Amino acid sequence: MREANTPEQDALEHIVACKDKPFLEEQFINPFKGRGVFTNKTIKPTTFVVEYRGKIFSRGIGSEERRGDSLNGFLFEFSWKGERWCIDASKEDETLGRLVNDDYTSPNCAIRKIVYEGKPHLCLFAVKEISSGEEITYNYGESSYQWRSKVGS
Ligand SMILES: C[S@@+](CC[C@H](N)C(=O)[O-])C[C@H]1O[C@@H](n2cnc3c(N)ncnc32)[C@H](O)[C@@H]1O
Repeated sequence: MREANTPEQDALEHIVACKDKPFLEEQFINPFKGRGVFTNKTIKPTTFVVEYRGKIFSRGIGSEERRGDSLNGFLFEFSWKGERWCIDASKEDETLGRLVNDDYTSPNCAIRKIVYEGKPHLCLFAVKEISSGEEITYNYGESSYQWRSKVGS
């Protein structure tokens, strides 16, 4: 019998196949928040959920890790192996990771880097059980994003 994949193996398979999970769907939330990603199935903690896909490029030496809010919020900057990197997910390519919104108080996913062919891939893993119908979220990191000061966002 085939052994169950670990969440990391599952992430790798989805990286290679460039596919999102079938139980995830895009939904329009409101004009302020725009679109978001929702699950139509309960997700167990530690499960690989979705990859933040885009064009990756190096920005040179540095250590700061933050979620860029330029290009309409589709730039993700991070550090890896002592260098700064950036994933530009501004292209509307129908992938879902780029549509996951920020929740800095009670996110249900966290980002981890999974390395494939020598490059880091930003993958979201569930940090708690996520009920069917819930929005997928993660903490974009320390920053004074304007929506965080708006009640109920
Ligand atoms: C990576 S995009 C996420 C998808 C975006 N909601 C959309 O419809 O294209 C990041 C942008 O989404 C919006 N956003 C993310 N989290 C939010 C939140 N908690 N409340 C309001 N807007 C949010 C901000 O405009 C941010 O720049």
